[in-house]
Formats: sequence, C-alpha cells, structure tokens
Amino acid sequence: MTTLLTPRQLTEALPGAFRKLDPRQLVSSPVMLVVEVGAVATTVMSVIDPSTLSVFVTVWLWLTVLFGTLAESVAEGRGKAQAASLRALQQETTARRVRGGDDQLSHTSNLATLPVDEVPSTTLRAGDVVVVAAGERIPGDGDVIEGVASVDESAVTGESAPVIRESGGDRSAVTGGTVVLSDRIVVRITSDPGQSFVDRMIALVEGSERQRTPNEIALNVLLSTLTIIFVVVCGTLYFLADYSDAHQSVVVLTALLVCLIPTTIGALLSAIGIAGMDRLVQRNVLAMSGRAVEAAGDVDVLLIDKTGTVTYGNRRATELLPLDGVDPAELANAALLASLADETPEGRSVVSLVDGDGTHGDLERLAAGGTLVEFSATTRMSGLDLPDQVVRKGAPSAVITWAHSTGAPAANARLDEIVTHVSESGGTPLAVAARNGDGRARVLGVIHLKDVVKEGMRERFDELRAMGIRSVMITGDNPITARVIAAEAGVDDVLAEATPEDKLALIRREQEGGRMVAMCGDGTNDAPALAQADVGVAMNTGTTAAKEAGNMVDLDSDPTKLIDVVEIGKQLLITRGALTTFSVANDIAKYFAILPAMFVVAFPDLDVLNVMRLSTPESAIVSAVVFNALVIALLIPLSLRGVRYTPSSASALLKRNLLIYGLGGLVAPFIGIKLLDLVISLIPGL
Ligand SMILES: Nc1ncnc2c1ncn2[C@@H]1O[C@H](COP(=O)(O)OP(=O)(O)OP(=O)(O)O)[C@@H](O)[C@H]1O
Ligand SMILES: [K+]
Ligand SMILES: [Mg+2]
Repeated sequence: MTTLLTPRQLTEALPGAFRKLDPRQLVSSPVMLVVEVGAVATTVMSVIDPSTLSVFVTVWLWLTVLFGTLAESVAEGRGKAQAASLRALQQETTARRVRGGDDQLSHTSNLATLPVDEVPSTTLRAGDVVVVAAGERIPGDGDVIEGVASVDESAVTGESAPVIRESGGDRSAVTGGTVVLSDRIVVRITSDPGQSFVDRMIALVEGSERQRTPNEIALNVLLSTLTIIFVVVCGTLYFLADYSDAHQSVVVLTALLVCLIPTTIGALLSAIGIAGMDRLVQRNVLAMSGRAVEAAGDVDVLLIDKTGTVTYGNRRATELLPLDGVDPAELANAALLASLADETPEGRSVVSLVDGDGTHGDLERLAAGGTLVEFSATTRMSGLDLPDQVVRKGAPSAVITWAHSTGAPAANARLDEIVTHVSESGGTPLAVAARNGDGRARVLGVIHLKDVVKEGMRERFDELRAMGIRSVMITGDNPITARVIAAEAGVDDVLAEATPEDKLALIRREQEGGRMVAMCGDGTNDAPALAQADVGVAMNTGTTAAKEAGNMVDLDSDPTKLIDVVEIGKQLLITRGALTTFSVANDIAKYFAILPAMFVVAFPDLDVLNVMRLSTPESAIVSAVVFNALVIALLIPLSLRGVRYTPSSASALLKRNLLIYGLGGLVAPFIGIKLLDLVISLIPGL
C-alpha cells in the first residue's frame, strides 16, 4: 500500500491551501466560511483585548480552516502530477494533411502518393484528413478511414502492448499523441483544438471540470442549515447570558459555535469527492461526471456488449463451410464478392482468407462495377448488387429471411446444422447466399468467424455477483454463440440477436423497474445504450461515438472494470456518510466541555455537566477547539483513501459504520479533550 500523505505532498499542497483561504473560494463550503468569519472576529478581538485564551482560540480557528483547504489541495495535487505527464502528449507535431480531404481519398488508391500539406498539429480541425506513417505521432483524435496499423497508446493508457487500429469497425478510434508503430493509416480528425480526449483527461485529473453531484449539494444544504441553526443558537445565547449577568465574550461564543457546527465533514467534503474521482483515474477509468461515479455505487444490473467488450473483438474468418452439393469455389467466390467492398474488419478478414494470395483480380474488377450494400447492425447483413448477380452475407437468420423473400425455402436443415456447429464452438457464423438475375437466392454455405473471450472474465463476474449485481450480455450475434460465450465468460444472462433499439429498450425496461443500470460497450451501435444507462462505460478501444456517448471511458478496455467503479462509488458514498455521522456525533461531546465552562461561574450547579472534569474553563474551551481542528487533520488520510468497502449487505454495512463512526464519534472527544486538557492546563493563563 502506498503512503497517503508524504511530507512532500504536504509541502506541495500548502501554497494551494493558503490560496483557498480566499473567502470567494470558501463560499462553496458555507461551514468553513463561517469558521473563517469566526477566525477573523477572534483575530480582531485578540488585538483589541489580548489574552492567552483569545490568542490560542484564534490560532486554532485559523488552523481549522487551513486543515480543510489543505485536504482539498492535497486531493487535487495527485491529479496535477498526472496532468503534467499528459501535457507532454500535446506537444506540437507536424501533421500531413490531405489536400482536398475526403474527395481526394476516393480518387486515390495508393496512400503513399496522396497529395499532402505539412501543417502544425495545432491547426487541425474536425473533418480534416491526415496521413500518419510508422514512427509518427498521431496529430489529433480521429477515426481511421483507411488502412490498418499497430499503435502505441501507452502514453495514454499505461499499457505497453501495441493495439491494432483499423478502419471500418469498432476499433477505428485513435487518440492524439499516440504513436503509429507500423504501417500507414489515414485518419479523419474528429475534434477541434482544445477539445481533444487528452484535453478532457487533463481537465478531469486537475479537477477543474468537477461539478458537484446532487448528493453532494443536498448534503451541503443540510450542513448549511445546521450551521445557521447554531449561529442563531449562539447569537441568542449571547443576549441570554447578558440578561442573566453571565456575560460571554465574542471569543468564547465563537469557539462554542465552531465546536458545534459540523466542521469535520464541512472541511473534508470536497476532498472526499476529488479523491474518489482520482481513485478512478488511478485505475485507468476516466469519469466524465461525478454523478455517474455515485450512481455506480448503487448499480443493480450490468449490461455488456459481446464483441470487443467481453471478447477481444478481432473476429477473423477462419474457414468456409459449403452446404452439400455446393462447389467450394463457388462459395469462396460469393464470400469474396460480398466482402470486397466491406470495410469492416470482419469483411477484410474474409478477403484475406479467400484471396490471401491476391489471385482474384478479375473478381475485384467485377465488384468495382457493383453497388455496395454496407453492413448495419439493424440488417445484420452486407453484400454487393451486380447487374446480373446479388450476393449477401450476414447473420444466418437475416440471410435466410432475405433468401426467402426471393422465393427460396424459409428453412434449411443442413444450414442450421452447420450454423449450430460453428455457434457451439463460440464462433460467429455468417451465412452466404447468392442470387442470379431475378431467380431465387441460394444459400451456399457458412463463414466461420472466430473471436476470443478476454482473460480472467469468469472470476470477475463471480465477484460482481457477490456484490449483488446481475450481468447480462447483449449481442447482435445468434443465441447459441451468445450462450456459449456467456457461459465461458460467466455472465448471468444473455440477450441475443439484439438490435441497437433492443439494447436501448432493455435498459429502459430495467430503469422503469427502479433499477440502476450500467452498460459497457465499444461500438457505434452501443452509443444510444451507453447514453441511456446511468453508468455508461465505453471501452477505450471503441469508437469515438461510443466514447462520447458514455460517461466513463475505461483505458484498459476491460468490462469487468465496473467492479472497481462500483467499489469506488460505494466507497465514496460510505465515506461521506461515515464522516457526516462522525462529525455530528463528535460535536455532542463538546457541549459537555464548553457549556459548563461558560456558565459555571454564574450557575455553579452546571458543574455536574463537566463530566470530563476539565481543569479550568479556559483550558476546557481551548481543548475543545484544538480537538475540533486536530480531528480534521487526522481524518485527511481517511477522506483521501476512503472507508474500506467489503462486499456485504447494505444493512450490515450501515450497522458496522454506525457503530464505528457514530459511537466512535461520540466517545472520541471525551477522551481526546480530556487528554488535551491535561496538557493545555499546564500553559500559564489557561
Ligand atoms: N461485416 C459483416 N457483414 C455481414 N454480417 C456481419 C458483419 N459483421 C457482423 N455481422 C453479423 O451481424 C451480427 C451483428 O453484428 P454486430 O457487430 O452489430 O453485433 P453487436 O450488436 O455489436 O453485438 P456484439 O458486438 O456483442 O457481437 C453479427 O452477429 C454477425 O452475424
Ligand atoms: K465542529
Ligand atoms: Mg459490438
């Protein structure tokens, strides 16, 4: 475990802590603002009418405010170091911008000969098209529109293994500042200057984008209300005391006020929130909203996309399985025709399986004369329309339906057999069908696409279950493949043959049932669902659309990272609750220290309240103020680290925390103030 508060961290945070004493900044924490106003008042009083008591109270009131601003400053400091290393990614580079952009691209087939202008990367705008070759830094965020390359994203993700980025599929997004290791890609820039992913990361880790969550605002209202009540109480006490000839000084009343208002939580509230976001960043999750982090603490259901989320997502064609009586060459030709213009990774993998040696040049010329039917998650098919031939490939159910619409039989027993066989191995079957002229379409066979389940999924899904979260995998793939992959990964439930609308509808249904829904996905077709979910975690390997729709991005592209997000969310809520309980319970003991001290001269009977048997009234008051301030300082590490969270029922957790923080908060001051009094009473004048 790392040490939380090093002396270096403290010294680096100090200047910031002093800057935060500015009342304009303290306004966001009304409790601390009241303490500061009190500190100013006692400062004035100790100048007008100096006494040991007023000087001690003044110093410790200022320290009370300072400990609060220090906590916030330390919490922010951890992000600052990270921001500095991210800024290094933004150094200007030279970009090769394609003259004429998109239009030019459609005229040229050789990437190496594209006409380009060399421009500084900082002048690139959304929509510009650039060429990036091996060894070069990608000049801005964008989508790969041509080519395949391996990219070193370690500067952003911390992961040293290079990743593949390619056009057409769900792995087309690239991040500015990362480096192309091999090959050459054409990238369409998607962000304007200052709006990039790294810009957002920097703003996030520095906390400059932090908005307070509804929970935090509600708690602040509660704390302010308590503060106002105690201000009124102390004001009333001033006049009451005068009336009964037990006149109280401003210094003593201010000390009383500060001891009674919830200073502990008031001082640490903002640090708790910042530290929570920071803990996520440490685990490579970027949360764009604090609200989502808190929502994560209450998640009931996790929906996960299959390809690219549960699996690695590099689905590759591995074999062609012809139906009985179909010439394997006929299937191969149809599969190739249906894929030549298909720019998805799946489509390209079919081309390289069938035409690895590039001997089908004549088919390529044939395909160039046809109309491409692009793959969509709704039709679940792609293909090519030629003057005298139509070819389709796609999800078997979709292809059968299409073939049937041309007059072919609605069922094909042999096809079902092959499809089941491929699916049972966890592969994705693509049926291939062709139609000559106006004739019926004929299903020719099946392409077997293979994908691999990411490592360590099962244990992690078990952990999610222990936390009371149900996981449902949703996929556009067929039910058998879906079940096989679901069983391998260990998710609780599956929804197969889901269109983007189905994904969205499922989330709405769960939400209407009062459940908090998290969604992990990577594809453009996941974007609506990511936006609708309470917690939408986009894989960093995913598309720009997915990353923009979600409210979190996981740089490690690990869907089970949700476990960490949920833990941190719960920890955030628990820490805030625990310290609020502690803070309020804590203040009660201070009545017993300060009230008897204030009135014992006028009303000797009040001495029965002096259960701590504190030495003198002055020492009692100073001890209470010092204790009040020290508690804040002592709880800084806890507020930064968070209260430990172990998976268990909500009521068990509540019981445990009430015991520790409620009872602890109640008892601690009796001991602490007594011990302080023993020392402080030795000081002459107290
Ligand atoms: N390039 C393609 N051409 C034809 N059909 C395809 C192609 N890619 C996928 N399919 C078919 O369409 C189905 C849906 O694919 P899609 O990638 O949209 O699934 P999804 O909804 O993202 O689910 P998941 O990513 O979890 O598999 C696939 O199961 C496959 O049968
Ligand atoms: K207090
Ligand atoms: Mg997908």
